[in-house]
Amino acid sequence: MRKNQTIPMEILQNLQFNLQPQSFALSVGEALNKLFAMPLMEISWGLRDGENFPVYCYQKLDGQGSSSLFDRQTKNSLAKELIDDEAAFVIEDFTEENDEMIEVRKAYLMGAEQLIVLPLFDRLGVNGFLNLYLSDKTEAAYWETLFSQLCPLASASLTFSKKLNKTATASRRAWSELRDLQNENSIRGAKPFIRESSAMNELWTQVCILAPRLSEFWIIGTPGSGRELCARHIHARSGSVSKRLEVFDCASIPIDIHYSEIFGEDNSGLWYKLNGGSLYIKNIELLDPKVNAKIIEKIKTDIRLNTEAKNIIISSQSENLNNPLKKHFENAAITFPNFNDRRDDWLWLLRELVAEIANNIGVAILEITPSFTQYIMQQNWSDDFSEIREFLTKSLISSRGRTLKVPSLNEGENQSKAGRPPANLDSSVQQQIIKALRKCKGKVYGSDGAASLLGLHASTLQGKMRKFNLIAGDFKK
Ligand SMILES: Nc1ncnc2c1ncn2[C@@H]1O[C@H](COP(=O)(O)OP(=O)(O)OP(=O)(O)O)[C@@H](O)[C@H]1O
Repeated sequence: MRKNQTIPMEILQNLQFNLQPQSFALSVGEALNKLFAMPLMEISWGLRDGENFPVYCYQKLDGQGSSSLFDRQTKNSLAKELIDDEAAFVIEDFTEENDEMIEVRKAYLMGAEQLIVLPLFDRLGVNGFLNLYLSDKTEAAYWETLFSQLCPLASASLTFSKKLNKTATASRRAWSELRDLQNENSIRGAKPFIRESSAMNELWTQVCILAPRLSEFWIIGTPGSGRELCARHIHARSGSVSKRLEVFDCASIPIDIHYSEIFGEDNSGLWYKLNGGSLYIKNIELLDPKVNAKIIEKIKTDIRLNTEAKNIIISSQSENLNNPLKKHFENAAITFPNFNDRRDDWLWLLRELVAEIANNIGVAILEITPSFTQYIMQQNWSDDFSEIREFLTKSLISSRGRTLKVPSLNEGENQSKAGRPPANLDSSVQQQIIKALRKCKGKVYGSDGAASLLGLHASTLQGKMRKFNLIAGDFKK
């Protein structure tokens, strides 16, 4: 990229005087596309059919000009694809109401290396901002030059200069925040933590404060709420990111081998192999009491060898934990809000959950339609994740295609409550459960069990098995 190149006047004029938001962004994109001969992407958002529902318009400026509607997550993953393709940048126009932190998060989710916020202006002043999400191939210095060239040309109106100062500060803040967020990228196996809702944002703040300071953590939340992901982020932020995190799920490992697995006879257990890493003990309610006693002894000893576990993270479903470990961990109790208090996360979580469940049951899904997203957003789901997961599993099974649909719309309309798909789905669900049980030879629990294969919580699967009169033992052979 040419660092000191000046921007031709006609391009700056384009930037300055095209005022219709849609055509504005397009002409900016086209102009820059011509100038740098790079693939670009323009994304904007608005209302669909007058409904208050965010829809993104995606446009790849490849000379053809194509456009279609996607939800926010799809748009972000498309943007990411483009960046992975070594495209230089992605442009998004947005209104001044947008919060720069949301923009920074988007940049992060797209995998961009830098974010520059440019003001858009007309003769009256700023009418919006334009984000440049830059891949690491792009030279920031060049863009800073571009930025400084654009600004002096702006209207001298007071409104503009005030806004501009605000933007410059926002941009600086955004940069450093982005760098922080990108540290998350170095976490092996940890996906970005969705926290658009204020309840989850609070939880995240707690994680950021506690993780570097303590060694014992207690995560409280219902199955599927994100406890394991949270444990991975604690691990990453505790200064142990280059070390291992080992997950020990008490629900899938027989109680009689808990002690030997964790501590072993001659210090041969997991505990002594972590080299300063983290041990995450999931479903602590089911842990062998002998292990509790040994962990307490270890915590009290205070000195741990470099070869031993540095962080111990436990999780339980509720804070009413009848376990002696409780009092040693309650200083760092992190409680997940219930599903309904995370409504602002739903749009983002949906894609994660669909991808995870689709992967578990071996279904390929490429597109979640806006109508599906809208349907999900409008329902009253139960406070834990069981109902939404069950619904998504059924939807994935019944969609049988690349587009995820609400199962049988007509019957869906008669549904009295969300998550209660029509009865004709039962037989296909039953078939899937039978298949999974056969494949896992009747094993329900554990990473190689049928529940995990189906993307269901084990207790949900057991409920289904009772309903369909299926007995695990019948599938052993
Ligand atoms: N805040 C979040 N950000 C990103 N993904 C999330 C978040 N919360 C939950 N998920 C997604 O939900 C799914 C379940 O998360 P996770 O396995 O961490 O939950 P859990 O509470 O440990 O559940 P279980 O005990 O059933 O395994 C994963 O696909 C995870 O990515």
